[in-house]
Amino acid sequence: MSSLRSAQAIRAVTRSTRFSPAQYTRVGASRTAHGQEVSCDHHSRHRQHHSGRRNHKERISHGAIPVLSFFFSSLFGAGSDDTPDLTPSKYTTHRVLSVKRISPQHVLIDIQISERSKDEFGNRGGADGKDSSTKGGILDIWHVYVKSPDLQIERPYTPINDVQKDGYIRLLVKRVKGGEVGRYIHSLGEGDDIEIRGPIKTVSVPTQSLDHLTMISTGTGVAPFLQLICKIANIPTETTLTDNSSLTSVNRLKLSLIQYFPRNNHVTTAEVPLGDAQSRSITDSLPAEEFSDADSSVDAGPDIIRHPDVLSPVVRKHLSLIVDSLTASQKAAELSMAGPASEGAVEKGSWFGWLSSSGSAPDARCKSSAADAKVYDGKMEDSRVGVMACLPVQSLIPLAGPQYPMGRTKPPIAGVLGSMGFTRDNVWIL
Ligand SMILES: Cc1cc2nc3c(=O)[nH]c(=O)nc-3n(C[C@H](O)[C@H](O)[C@H](O)COP(=O)(O)OP(=O)(O)OC[C@H]3O[C@@H](n4cnc5c(N)ncnc54)[C@H](O)[C@@H]3O)c2cc1C
Repeated sequence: MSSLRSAQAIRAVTRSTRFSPAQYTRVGASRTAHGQEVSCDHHSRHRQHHSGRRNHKERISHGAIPVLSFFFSSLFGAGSDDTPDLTPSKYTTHRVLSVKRISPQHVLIDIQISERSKDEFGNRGGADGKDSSTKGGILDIWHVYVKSPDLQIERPYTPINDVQKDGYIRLLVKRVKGGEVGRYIHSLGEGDDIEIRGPIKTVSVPTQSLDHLTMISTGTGVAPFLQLICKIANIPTETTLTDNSSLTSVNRLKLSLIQYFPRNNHVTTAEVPLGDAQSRSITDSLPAEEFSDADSSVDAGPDIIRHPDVLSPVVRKHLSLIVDSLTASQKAAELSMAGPASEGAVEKGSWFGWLSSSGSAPDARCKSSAADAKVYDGKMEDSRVGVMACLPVQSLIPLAGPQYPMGRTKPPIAGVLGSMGFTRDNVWIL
């Protein structure tokens, strides 16, 4: 029996692929066509830089771990699961559990991870960064890297689920024209192997210091928000923190999701009462035609959050407002954008309308102005509202002002959010 387990342990170790630093070179070099990816990339590179340093330390400290776990599993028969542990510093091979095409350009891919690895996706966002509980109400969002076996390039992807609770990774991956890793992931099928490393922290969100969080994204930029919403949805109401303060405020946190589609000239809003989101937003079934590169100009993005495996009914219940382009309503006219997004502009009034209807800018605290229709006239420091955005750069600038690449001091929040009184204390740009 113990020799069988030893053989499993050997297989687990030999299935691991050492990560070469050269593979960092193309990290985050994509996501440019929609700009959204550019803004994420800057932070990704920044994070990469730091995670690279962290990884170096981890490589040293983790170096002994496989040897020790091999020794102990051989000796005591632990670890009957032959799925290797996921680590940020080296690639390990994992099994694809399922692949589901949800649009011509998007697949949902579920990846098996070991029982031990799921806890790596928990919350370590406490003041010392080591706390594995939900101390302080800080929730961490994580991403992983996927490596293309042929080209030795890697790309980051964000699980859209609560990996710690589910025990597997669910990715929502868009295939873009000429995109190598996207093409590779779209070619995978159930039972195939995939090489991943991670998790790597994307951002920590202090949910307990907020009453209302508005998340603004486009396309697969919604992934980190889906992960966060899942985590919040999974926090039991009775959870008590180690420092005896209750997490119930996290459960009461009002969440709004604004999914913005640059190719559409308008968005519509759906005022969805808490707990009733499902009936308003899951509508038609989605097209399942084969994707061809020629179709890549057709953005199927609007459909993705409607899929029940992307935004599940349970998760929808935690949203007080969903904005998407598919719930046609009279509000479309009110909130229509000034012009096509390709011209690089989103009318300020639209952003204001979205934020007002999401509750982030209560009308009572705003006054009219000729320029922007409305201007925030309150003290944002008093409010417990936050905004997170993962957007193309052309949409981000009118919303929050220019964001500098890594290595320079970030400028104050400007744009519509700036005029509403938001600062970097309550705005997170991914
Ligand atoms: C932290 C982080 C998390 C991410 N999470 C996800 C995720 O969950 N799901 C996901 O699908 N992507 C995600 N991305 C983007 C992903 O890492 C890749 O950039 C994307 O899949 C393209 O990689 P590729 O190798 O297929 O294409 P590449 O070879 O990198 O690019 C091919 C061409 O397509 C263009 N391109 C790249 N991205 C897009 C796009 N979105 N739309 C149109 N054109 C594009 C490039 O500019 C290039 O011209 C994330 C990025 C970051 C930084």
